[in-house]
Amino acid sequence: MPDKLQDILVTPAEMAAIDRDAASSGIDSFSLMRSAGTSVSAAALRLFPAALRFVVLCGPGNNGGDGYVAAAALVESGAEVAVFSFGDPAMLKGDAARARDACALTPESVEAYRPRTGDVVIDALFGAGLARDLPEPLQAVIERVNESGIPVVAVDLPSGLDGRTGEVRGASFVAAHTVTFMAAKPGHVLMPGRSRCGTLEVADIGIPARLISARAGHLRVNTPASWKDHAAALDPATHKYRRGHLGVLSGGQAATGAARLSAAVGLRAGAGLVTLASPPDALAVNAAHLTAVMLKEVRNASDLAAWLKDKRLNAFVLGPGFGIGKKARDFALMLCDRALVLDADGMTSFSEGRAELFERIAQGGGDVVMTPHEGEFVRLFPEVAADARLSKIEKAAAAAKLSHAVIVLKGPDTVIADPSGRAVVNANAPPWLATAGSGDVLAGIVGAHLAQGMPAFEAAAAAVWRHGEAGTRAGRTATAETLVDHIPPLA
Ligand SMILES: NC(=O)C1=CN([C@@H]2O[C@H](COP(=O)(O)OP(=O)(O)OC[C@H]3O[C@@H](n4cnc5c(N)ncnc54)[C@H](OP(=O)(O)O)[C@@H]3O)[C@@H](O)[C@H]2O)[C@@H](O)CC1
Ligand SMILES: Nc1ncnc2c1ncn2[C@@H]1O[C@H](COP(=O)(O)OP(=O)(O)O)[C@@H](O)[C@H]1O
Ligand SMILES: [K+]
Repeated sequence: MPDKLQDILVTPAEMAAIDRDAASSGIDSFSLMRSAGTSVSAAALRLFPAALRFVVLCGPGNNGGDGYVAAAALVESGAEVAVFSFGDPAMLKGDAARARDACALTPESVEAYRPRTGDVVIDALFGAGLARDLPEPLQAVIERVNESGIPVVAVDLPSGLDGRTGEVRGASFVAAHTVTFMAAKPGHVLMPGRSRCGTLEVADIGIPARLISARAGHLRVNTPASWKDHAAALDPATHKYRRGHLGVLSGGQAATGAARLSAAVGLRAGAGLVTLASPPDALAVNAAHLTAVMLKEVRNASDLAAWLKDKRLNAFVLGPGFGIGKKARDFALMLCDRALVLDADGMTSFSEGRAELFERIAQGGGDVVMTPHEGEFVRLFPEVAADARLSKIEKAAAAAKLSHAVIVLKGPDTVIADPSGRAVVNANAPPWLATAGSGDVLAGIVGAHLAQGMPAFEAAAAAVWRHGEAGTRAGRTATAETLVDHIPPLA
């Protein structure tokens, strides 16, 4: 696969346009289908050499066409093959009809298929063209196959998955392996789609990279390629202030742990200095637990204003354990023109009065990153959250536009989006990252990156990636504290 296509995500609509561009530039569309189908048969033979029978389920469109090509190639390799079709194969058109004609097997109706031990299913029912929920009889077939535990190799996408959103339209196969073409689609990386694709193979079927780049938007999988050019390479001659000074705002004495986690990881993730700003009642408990992190008493807005005169303080984390209310709102509004990570209580405090926050972010010209999980997202962006048509990527992008901030919409498939429409989907987070305090650790890493001068989008994307890596390194028994000890190097 050409390097520049490596992390790209292409929506089904963009892929259809690329397909049309390929045809109008003179590329033979049947040769693309032949490459697609033979890459599927090759994967099936490679992964399941001991299959007793390959069962190819073919749909009414070009995904089905790929299936007929794969079936013919499998017959040619000497394998036992059966074809079942959804819809009347006589109704196939264009390339799919040509593929059907080149396959010597006579299809039976898909509803007649009964899984047998030793079968391997090639799922070529629907791909990019899935337009609505699957009809019930087909849902029953899919559920039967899933329950049987028979391995499924999906063509383009497990049928029933929406390639734009990763949602299940009624039912979908749970594949062992998915072969898609030229570029991954959002549905391969967004949940629940990602958990239903098995291993993902992106096959090069010969569409020139320039046609794909010309149509693809600003959507990527989150890998170091998205941000490494902005990763502050540590200059050996640097001093601590050049690596930035991060301020973390602590809550009162009953809730100091969350901010201390953000502060501790801030140092580990590369900020030169970290200061925990503490209300008077929490000074003693914070002092008892800190070593390299510094402590500063900040009682109220006027203390904060005085502290902000130190321009070397260049990034802040506000929210973990801070408490919900007016104090959080006042502090956030004062910090909007500096680089700021607004997390947890910092966001929830704006369930009312968010317009002022968004306006201040727009005016501030600073780098503001908000890190909501699903619940916090609903509170801050209720109208976006309620729009069932939107994918998680589209929701994060709409929220970024509305708030003028970079949005990190967390979960197993965290999406990072900025107001200009750029977005990346993260895919390296192990499930055990869902542990108390994990979000506080993430906020601290973003803060450390902002302190080092990374732009907000890259700071957030790099933080989510490092957080995922830390989870993998810390292993299944990870806690927020052990995550702090496992942050990988940035560059
Ligand atoms: N991109 C490329 O360059 C290349 C792409 N290739 C392949 O083409 C695939 C895309 O093909 P595609 O556009 O024909 O769509 P596909 O998924 O076969 O389904 C369309 C059919 O399904 C029907 N239908 C839809 N939803 C339904 C439902 N719920 N229940 C019932 N029916 C439903 C729909 O009917 P309609 O909505 O029109 O009524 C229509 O008949 C792509 O995934 C890849 O495998 C390769 O060949 C190589 C090059
Ligand atoms: N199933 C999952 N797989 C991978 N990462 C997850 C999963 N669930 C949550 N996470 C990650 O764990 C972190 C939890 O953050 P958050 O919900 O704020 O928790 P807390 O408030 O306990 O710190 C986020 O970075 C989120 O993306
Ligand atoms: K499919």
